[in-house]
Amino acid sequence: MGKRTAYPDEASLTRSSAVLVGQGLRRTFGSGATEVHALDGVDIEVPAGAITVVRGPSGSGKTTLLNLLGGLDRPSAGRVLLDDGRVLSELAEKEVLAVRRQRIGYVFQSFGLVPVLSAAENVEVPLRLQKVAVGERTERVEQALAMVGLERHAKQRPYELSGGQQQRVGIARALVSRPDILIADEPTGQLDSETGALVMDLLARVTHEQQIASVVSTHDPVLMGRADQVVQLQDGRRVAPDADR
Ligand SMILES: Nc1ncnc2c1ncn2[C@@H]1O[C@H](COP(=O)(O)OP(=O)(O)OP(=O)(O)O)[C@@H](O)[C@H]1O
Repeated sequence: MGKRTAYPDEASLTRSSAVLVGQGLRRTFGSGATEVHALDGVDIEVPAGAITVVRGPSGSGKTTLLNLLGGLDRPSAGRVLLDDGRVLSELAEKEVLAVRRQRIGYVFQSFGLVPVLSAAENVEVPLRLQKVAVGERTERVEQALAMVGLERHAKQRPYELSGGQQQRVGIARALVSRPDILIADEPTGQLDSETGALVMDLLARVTHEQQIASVVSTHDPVLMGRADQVVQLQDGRRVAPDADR
């Protein structure tokens, strides 16, 4: 394990049962006349066993926030704390990579599946990266596909699956490494509303059953019903959630 970076609020983080905490998160892109404040001082606590929905109009900073919480980008100011006492946003790149592989699953709007691989092979990718032995890999891939109801589609390639099925493969791939944090950026953005609602139901079920700390971005108000917590962004700042839940 890497070195622990102590921070003064460790006790309060444990008490609040938050798995991830963002404090005063700022992210600036560019400089001078082209400077953009994508995030401008956002605080967020992400608890286990709950879906935190990040919503806001296009350009409000949702993707930027999810990238910071998921260790895919670093803040210009502020920090991201983990419940083990480490500061994710200040770890060395190698340690961030280890946290990402061991603790975080990612689901993408465009599914991110490898077209030449079958559903099962796509789900297997993270386990190969973790060098999990072949026997265990097969078992865990089967379990993950069963969890999303796709056990009969293991051999099919992405182009042979519907959009909703492809996203379920994406969710199985995110969960196969048994993460305790799930980052899903507009996971229903390419799905029709009925399929999107089913995918959100699936995310809610696994989040609650497996006590995962899930962060899901969307600008679809219909999906708010699945949120345990809503974080509303406007121009890179956190504002009171809209009343249309
Ligand atoms: N790499 C980058 N370089 C420059 N500007 C960026 C970069 N990434 C994001 N931005 C800007 O930061 C702001 C927030 O972008 P972000 O993608 O986080 O918003 P969003 O709420 O996810 O939008 P959408 O709903 O359209 O995906 C936007 O003004 C965007 O143009």
